[in-house]
Amino acid sequence: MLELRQLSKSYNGRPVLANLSWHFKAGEFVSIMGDSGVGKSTLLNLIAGLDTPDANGEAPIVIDGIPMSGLDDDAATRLRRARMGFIFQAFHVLPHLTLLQNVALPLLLNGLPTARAAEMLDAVGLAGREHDFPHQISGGQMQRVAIARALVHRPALVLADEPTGNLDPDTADAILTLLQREIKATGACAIMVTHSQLAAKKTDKILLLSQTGLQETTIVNPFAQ
Ligand SMILES: Nc1ncnc2c1ncn2[C@@H]1O[C@H](COP(=O)(O)OP(=O)(O)OP(=O)(O)O)[C@@H](O)[C@H]1O
Repeated sequence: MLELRQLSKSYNGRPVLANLSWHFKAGEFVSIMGDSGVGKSTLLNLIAGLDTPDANGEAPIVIDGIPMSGLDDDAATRLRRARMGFIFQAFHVLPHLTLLQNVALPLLLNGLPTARAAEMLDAVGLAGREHDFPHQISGGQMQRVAIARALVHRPALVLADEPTGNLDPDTADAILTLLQREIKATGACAIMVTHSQLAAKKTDKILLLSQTGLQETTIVNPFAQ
């Protein structure tokens, strides 16, 4: 579904990611862990197209067989809009739209019927709150709106950066269960960056990012948060 081929990124000549290669499959929920500053968010931003990889002659990011580097801005935007869902702080719920309008946005942008927006709000436990505005709901509820919006158009690839970062353990667990259920229901591939071992344990596969690259790990400390 998503292939990284010798993906590298430097900032001002300082390498952050060097020659990363990995194949992410459809239907897989994967977490990426690793030390602070190792480049996890950078990796997610590169996959999301919010940042550009170093040029190395290869096509370093290939989605469904399509090299991202071969697309012009419009084509890349269309692909992102149709095929990806984001749960990033930077893509926060828009304050002037109701919860229903927020969740319907990806459907509208893709020219799809909007009925599924209400179904998704229901699925995330917010039925009856459709016409509330973001300032009227809690942080955990906001995160559920962000998940509903990220999944409403059935994207093939879901990218999540610390989706349970500021939440209490029970809310975090409920949100991850929901995310897991929706990913399995839609057959999407989801990549979640997290520092939380509890969050990582909910995923099919844990990848550790270090200076030597990505590697699968099963080492999870059951006592750590
Ligand atoms: N736009 C940028 N310009 C310059 N350096 C950057 C930029 N974005 C990230 N970096 C650097 O790249 C490195 C990796 O940052 P990144 O945010 O990807 O790490 P991370 O693994 O997500 O860290 P954390 O777990 O603390 O969030 C850091 O040294 C950071 O300073």
